[in-house]
Amino acid sequence: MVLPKESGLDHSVNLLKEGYCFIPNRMRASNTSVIQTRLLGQKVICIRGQEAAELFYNQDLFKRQGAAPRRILKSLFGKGGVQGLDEQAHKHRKALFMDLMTCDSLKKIKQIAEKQWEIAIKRWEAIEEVELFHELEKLMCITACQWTGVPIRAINLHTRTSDLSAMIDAFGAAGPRHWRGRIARKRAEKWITYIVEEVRHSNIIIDSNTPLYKITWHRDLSGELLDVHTAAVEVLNLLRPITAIGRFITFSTLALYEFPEAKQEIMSGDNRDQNKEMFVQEVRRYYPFAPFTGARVNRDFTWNHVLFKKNTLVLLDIYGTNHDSTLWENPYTFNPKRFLKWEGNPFNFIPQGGGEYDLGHRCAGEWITIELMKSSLHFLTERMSYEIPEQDLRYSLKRMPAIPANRLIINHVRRCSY
Ligand code: HEM
Repeated sequence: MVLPKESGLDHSVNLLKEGYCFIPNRMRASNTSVIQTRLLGQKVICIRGQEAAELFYNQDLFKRQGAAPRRILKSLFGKGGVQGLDEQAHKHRKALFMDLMTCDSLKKIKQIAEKQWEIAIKRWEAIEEVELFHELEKLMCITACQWTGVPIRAINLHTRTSDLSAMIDAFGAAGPRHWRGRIARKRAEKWITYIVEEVRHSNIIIDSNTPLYKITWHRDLSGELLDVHTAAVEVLNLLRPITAIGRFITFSTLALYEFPEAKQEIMSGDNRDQNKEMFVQEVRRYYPFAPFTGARVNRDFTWNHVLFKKNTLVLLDIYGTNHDSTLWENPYTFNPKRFLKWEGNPFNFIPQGGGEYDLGHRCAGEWITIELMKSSLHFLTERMSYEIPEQDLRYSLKRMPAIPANRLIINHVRRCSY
């Protein structure tokens, strides 16, 4: 196969303009699922699909060091975090995260979130209009702080949430949105660095079971404590993505509105838990969030007659794989029932990355995401009533990360008693 190569010096501007469709557009034009383009001044190969995901998560062929550009490290990820590690160093750090994901721990975060939902609904009852997206980010931020053990004062919740939100929102942005993300990261790192230091000096006493404690006292492979900055980056690697679940829950709310038959199905039948799970899976597949993920070629190899040269940046198209018609029937139709007889494997459904959790770079928080989305559905469908007034509910695939134009306004919120 001849690798289709996009001509021209650089296409970073097109990436910003086309967003989630940048890779799919080029693949459609050349009728293939491997293409070459140029981004941020370098050659980039983009791949899509199950086989592509299997290839991408082969750690002998790909590495993460040097894959994330500086602008992403300065806003979304931070420097020194688990995302950029390889081999033993990655395995060791990833174990720190995966050890936090026990059944008890998942139960705990779910309980915290449910309590916060109760409090939030009470508050929303007294408000004329609720901007749901920001409210959900706040709800998730306080949940994240309580679960991790990070102390936060009510008066600071708005600023802390805005900062975590700005880091997420900076992805795929240039100009002011990107700079807001950078400033937010600086402020958030300063906040968490201070907290880690205070824990180390015993000025803040926290339970040894909390993620904050475990990260603060984690030792790297040489037996040294993480430097405070890296520890702060890893604590933020929990706070930021848990806050990001608010975006998926906003899309769940939109789905409940856009697809009333699907809503009816989760509220009826004997197996409501399974129905909720299928709905959540379909929200994670159908709506746009993470567009792609990147790695560098570790050593020269050939795949499907295409030569991947050492150090080339490769992007795995997440959005495209979740809408790949060879994997999903009618991929642009919202259909939770597709998960009823779904034959899943670690490479064909990758909203939060693919492959293995412990050894690879698959998202450490996928179970938390699913659990918190499921319990949110319970509140949205059974524990509260609300209306969605006339507004612009469209979301643009050109904006990464996507979000409905009006951030989803709801009104006439009422609590439902059992
Ligand atoms: C809100 C929804 C979420 C989305 C869309 C998402 C998406 C992703 C993606 C695409 C990756 C990269 C996979 C790769 O490069 O191969 C990732 C990695 C990661 N995620 Fe998530 N994530 C979410 C929630 C969470 C949560 C709730 C947590 C923690 C509680 C979390 C923690 C992490 C960590 C630590 C990594 C790095 C894993 C590694 O490099 O080994 N994420 N996530």
